[in-house]
Amino acid sequence: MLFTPVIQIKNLNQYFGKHQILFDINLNIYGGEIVIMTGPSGSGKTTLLTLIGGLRSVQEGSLKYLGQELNRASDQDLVQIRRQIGYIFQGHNLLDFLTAKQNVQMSLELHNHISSWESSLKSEAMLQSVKLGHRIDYFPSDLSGGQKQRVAIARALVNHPKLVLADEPTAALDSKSGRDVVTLMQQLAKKQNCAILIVTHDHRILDIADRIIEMEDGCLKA
Ligand SMILES: Nc1ncnc2c1ncn2[C@@H]1O[C@H](COP(=O)(O)OP(=O)(O)OP(=O)(O)O)[C@@H](O)[C@H]1O
Repeated sequence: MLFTPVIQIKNLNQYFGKHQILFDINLNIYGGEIVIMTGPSGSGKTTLLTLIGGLRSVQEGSLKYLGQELNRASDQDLVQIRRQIGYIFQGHNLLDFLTAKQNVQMSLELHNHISSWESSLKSEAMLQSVKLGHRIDYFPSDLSGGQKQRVAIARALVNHPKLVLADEPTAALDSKSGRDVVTLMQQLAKKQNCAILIVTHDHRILDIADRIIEMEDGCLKA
């Protein structure tokens, strides 16, 4: 193979107690690719997303992040992998007592040994690229839902991750804000050549995907 997939999943099964939730999942995701995962409520989408994000332990099968196996990985390795992934969730999870810029900057400083001068410049540039240059010193409570979600995108992408996982990133947004948010994710992903996996029920954004996969009853439909 010419290049390693960002995510490579083979014969993955997952259980909650005795109840099997995911059945023989096989999936490759490559850099620069936007994959949308849809499927009915309770079909296992979030479970798969949290496994890929190293937020849950793999029970059976293989799940590799850039060639590194997550099944039976040590806690330390999982922490290391999580640091390389950008997460965008529905509730945006911004820290309310930090400004937009400080939220982005904190993510940079947590992951890198860089001066606060440099992280400040990078955070401002990232907020400008999500069109929030005029809101860098605003607190989340003074931003709209779409603006908060754009701060969350800036925060997820400022570290130039190879993978971004987004769970219902547009669920709380009106149609224009939702469209703006995913278009920005698409532009930044292509620029940074990162892979993006989006779980969504939002049919208005399906057209930004390079590939759409569907989960049903714990199985990925071919
Ligand atoms: N912590 C848990 N303990 C036991 N069962 C769970 C747990 N989390 C999820 N499940 C079950 O696993 C199945 C898959 O849930 P999951 O959240 O992955 O589905 P989903 O496709 O993301 O649904 P939705 O679209 O509603 O978010 C469901 O039947 C759910 O009840």
